[in-house]
Amino acid sequence: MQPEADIMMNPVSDNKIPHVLTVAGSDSGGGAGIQADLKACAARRVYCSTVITAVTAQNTVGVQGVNIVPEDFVAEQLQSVLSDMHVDVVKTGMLPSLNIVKVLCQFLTKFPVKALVVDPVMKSSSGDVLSGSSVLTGFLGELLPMTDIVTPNIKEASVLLGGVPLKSVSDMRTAAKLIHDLGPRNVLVKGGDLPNSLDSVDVFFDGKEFYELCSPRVNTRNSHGTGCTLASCIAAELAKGSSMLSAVKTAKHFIDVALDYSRDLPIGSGVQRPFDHFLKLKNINQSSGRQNMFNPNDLLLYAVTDSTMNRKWGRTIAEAVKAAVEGGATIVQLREKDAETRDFLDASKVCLEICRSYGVPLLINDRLDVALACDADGVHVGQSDMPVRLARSLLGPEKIIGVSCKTPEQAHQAWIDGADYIGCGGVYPTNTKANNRTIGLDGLKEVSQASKLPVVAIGGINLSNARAVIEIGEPKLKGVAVVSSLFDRECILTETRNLLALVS
Ligand SMILES: Nc1ncnc2c1ncn2[C@@H]1O[C@H](COP(=O)(O)OP(=O)(O)OP(=O)(O)O)[C@@H](O)[C@H]1O
Ligand SMILES: Cc1ncc(CO)c(N)n1
Ligand SMILES: [Mg+2]
Repeated sequence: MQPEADIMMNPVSDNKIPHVLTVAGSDSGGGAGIQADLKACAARRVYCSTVITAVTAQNTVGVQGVNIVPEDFVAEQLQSVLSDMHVDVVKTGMLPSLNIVKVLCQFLTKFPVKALVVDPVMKSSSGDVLSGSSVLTGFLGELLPMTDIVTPNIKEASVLLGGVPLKSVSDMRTAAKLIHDLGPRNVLVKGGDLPNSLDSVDVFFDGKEFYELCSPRVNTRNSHGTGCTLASCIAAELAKGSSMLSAVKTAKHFIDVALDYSRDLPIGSGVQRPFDHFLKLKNINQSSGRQNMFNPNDLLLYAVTDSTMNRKWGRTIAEAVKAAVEGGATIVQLREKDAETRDFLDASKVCLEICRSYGVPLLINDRLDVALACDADGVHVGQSDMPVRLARSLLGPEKIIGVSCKTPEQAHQAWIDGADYIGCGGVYPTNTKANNRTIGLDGLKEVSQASKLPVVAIGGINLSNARAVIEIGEPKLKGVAVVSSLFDRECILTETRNLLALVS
């Protein structure tokens, strides 16, 4: 063990955090350049620092303006980052002047890194010029010989080779070999823009073997920034220690998934639209029913499903849920203790669609994995399930989390841990839950008085006693949760209506 004084004297080292430095241009539209690089690295969980070579005024229509950063100031940024931080991999994008290329090469000689990824950006996806032909000298003379992998698209490959057009995968192979002769250790010729191709094929050449990386072409306008993202992803994987081939494969797969997710993302009026690196943006738009803001009044009539009862009455879980929301249930919890995961997930997706169409939140009992997988509105956990604090960190701030509590202490803890509501009971004796202590109306009252969170009462509540529960008149008590009195009945819809009338 180290003596304490030694530990204090050693500065904290940052060389264990995988770190990519991107040297690239800014895209004001946020889809390509520095912005794509930051998102790609964050999505791959790698730290990313940035040296900005140019600022572009750019959107989904095209590039309206380019302002090149003077090379002295590019040098100043490089000095700031490389003299202080441990950079594993440098990735380059838009290098708009020969002097910037030269400055960069000087710094790379002075501060060697594990790998250099060069995306030889020349034009934007809209066809606007981002770096002129003078830069080519710098690429050929200095940068490419230092490069571990260069990732030209077909047009850039053509320019690097003096103008030979690339029209097929076979041309891409030839080009990869010829570009390899220019100095880089590996070459990836990207086929995203190859005309008349059903697949999106990239050709990788490591100096010995060719690999064709093939994926179905996604029919989308949301592909602006794929090139920058691909190179950043490769850099990120290399920073984590991947081999070159596996970094390239991972990056290609990352693009496939992101493009597939983002195919209709409505951003901008032009055709060069960005995509979503985090696969998150559509969920917010699609939750037409709710915006995931918990409303305590939703606890008024809380329907909790039960697979045994559904089986007994020959219903699917979706049929039961549909009847309950049609009858006026204000929130639904799927509590399927004995379902197979796959079946539960499929049922949850169907129920979610039903609930969303009625604007009713859907929670999943206990199974955070299922809640996350189907993007349910939240979870309900018991005292011996996933701790609320962990559930919150896994689900994020917007999902609803409820927790079962029997005592004021548990209610207090639920509040500290970040729950949204508590379920309190059993109020009356019940068969639904074995060995569950009944706390009675007195217990419910005591917990409701102490709770800082909204409370829903549960346990043996039905048409004959629901009124008594509501009438204890505690402001925090917002409603009743029921299982058997809805789902162990012939007509769920009628029972729900009747109960709603009673508690409203
Ligand atoms: N429509 C698509 N479907 C699937 N993959 C695609 C599609 N478009 C591009 N790709 C993939 O994205 C990566 C980047 O390829 P592309 O040839 O578009 O680069 P680029 O032209 O440099 O990118 P940018 O459009 O950002 O300038 C490649 O792996 C390519 O196969
Ligand atoms: C700043 C910048 N870098 C790279 C590209 C290539 O897509 C772009 N359009 N803009
Ligand atoms: Mg492209």
